[in-house]
Amino acid sequence: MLDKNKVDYSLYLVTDSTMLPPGTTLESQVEVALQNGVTLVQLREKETDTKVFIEQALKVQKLCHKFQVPLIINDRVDVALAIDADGVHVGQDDMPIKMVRQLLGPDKIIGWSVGHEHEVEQLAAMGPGGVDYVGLGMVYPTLTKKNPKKAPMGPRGVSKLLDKLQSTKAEWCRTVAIGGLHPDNIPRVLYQVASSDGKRTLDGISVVSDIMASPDAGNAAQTLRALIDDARFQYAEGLSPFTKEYSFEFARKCVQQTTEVSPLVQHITNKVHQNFGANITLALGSSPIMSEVEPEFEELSQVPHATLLLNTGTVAPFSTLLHAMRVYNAARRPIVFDPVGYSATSTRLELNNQLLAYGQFACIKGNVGEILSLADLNKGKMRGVDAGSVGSDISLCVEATKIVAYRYRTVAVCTGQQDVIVDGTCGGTFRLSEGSAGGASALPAVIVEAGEIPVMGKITASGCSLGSTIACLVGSISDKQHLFHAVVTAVCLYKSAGKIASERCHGSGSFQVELIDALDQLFTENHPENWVANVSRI
Ligand SMILES: Cc1nc(C(=O)O)sc1CCOP(=O)(O)O
Ligand SMILES: C=C1C=NC(C(F)(F)F)=NC1=N
Ligand SMILES: [Mg+2]
Repeated sequence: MLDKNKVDYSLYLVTDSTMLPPGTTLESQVEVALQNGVTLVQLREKETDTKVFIEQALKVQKLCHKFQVPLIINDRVDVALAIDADGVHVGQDDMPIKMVRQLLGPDKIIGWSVGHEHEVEQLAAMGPGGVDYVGLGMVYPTLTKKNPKKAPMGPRGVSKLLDKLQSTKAEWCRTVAIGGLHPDNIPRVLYQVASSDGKRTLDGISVVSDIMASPDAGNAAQTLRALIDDARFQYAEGLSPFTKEYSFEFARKCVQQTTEVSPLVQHITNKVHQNFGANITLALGSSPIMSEVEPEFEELSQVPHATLLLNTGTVAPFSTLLHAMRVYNAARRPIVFDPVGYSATSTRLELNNQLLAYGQFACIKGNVGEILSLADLNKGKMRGVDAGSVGSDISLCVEATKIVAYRYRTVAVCTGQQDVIVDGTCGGTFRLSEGSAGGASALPAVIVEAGEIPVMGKITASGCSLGSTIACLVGSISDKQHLFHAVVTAVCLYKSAGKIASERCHGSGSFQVELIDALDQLFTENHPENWVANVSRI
């Protein structure tokens, strides 16, 4: 007899006979998928007559029994009863859950399609006797589901639904993500999706076309199995679990390595920053390229130590930014993200949220306003209050930066008089069904400060050029070192140079020149123990 509490949701195949490649059948695809790691099967055939559907169901049921994998029937409760399937999956427009439970009894599995928070509230109200698991989606656009009534929600949307499951105390309910999931985005979804309290992560991934439409469904299943079991998403060097403290020794090695490898830093950034960013990059012994020519992105990302700086103050089309992200993520090279004006306009908000849904960033850097918005903390707290004075409420900045770091699994930097840096990468690891490293508040964090530098806010691209500095140092580390410390080194170097330049300059014009000179000098001398900015752990 099936034990409902022992179901393995990790790789959940949902069938669809309308996309079978030539020479394959529904049964052959399901069998080879079961042989290669699928742990749960749902028969979902929307255009099949009942007689054929039952014949298919009996054949698939025999296969599932052979592999001791439960069989779920989509929508058709009558067929599930007729063949004594292990459960049913119903959508929002199908038979109500209470009625399905009445027909199936307490021991069968009932799954529900969920895309909104109010649906989570409903399932929580039904209690453990109602829904056993939910399909959260769709995560990304998909052609498989005809006339979808929901918009793609991205990993952020799935995490919000996990939060809702937590806040409504529906701890019995298991979760799978579904919709447009494929090897190129599954590691990122598994890595990023978690409840903000860190107590809940996904129980599995559900796919239709990645397996059903594959001419080699066995290989497709095997690939997915390996990604899920790997439990690591190595999208950049230096993703080791947090161990030692930041040190001058680390900083010195990081600077020296940047000099040695001279990383290529591709800037896709706003026109104002381009020239200054290129000069900063050169002063840091690295080689800038300001390319927005999509066909060459692939080649650039293959250059050793290539790094991408994505600054959305740019006018480059969304598709160009998306392509650059995909290429650098695929090349496992770091991307530094500067979501300029994150929520200043709805256009920018949408653009930046789309990029956050489609890419994994090694570092996200923003000013107080941008970080508070990214953490959804700008409501109320920011209205009528300028970023600067909020900056003086350092605890709010720390809280927001931790939320951003945790939510996007990145090293988050919040710039202000005191720069806050938080390591949300969790060592590049994820764990199904086990929660994730204790939530945002537990993350390692430092503050870098060098006192007031008022002139810093009076030049263009001072923030953007911190992005260039971070990209240079992050681009040169090897996987023996630590991404977080490389970012701390960059922020410390930049702030120290800013402080020196502000004392040497005669106004904002000469400040820019003095800043490049100071960066060049500190970088060349490479004595982090003398840098004026100091790093304190929080
Ligand atoms: C069956 C289904 N339900 C969805 C939901 O969002 O509830 S999306 C979907 C289709 C997923 O197919 P593919 O893996 O080929 O993208
Ligand atoms: C519409 C659906 C949404 N989610 C799921 C699953 F992932 F299996 F939970 N199956 C469906 N048929
Ligand atoms: Mg349905």
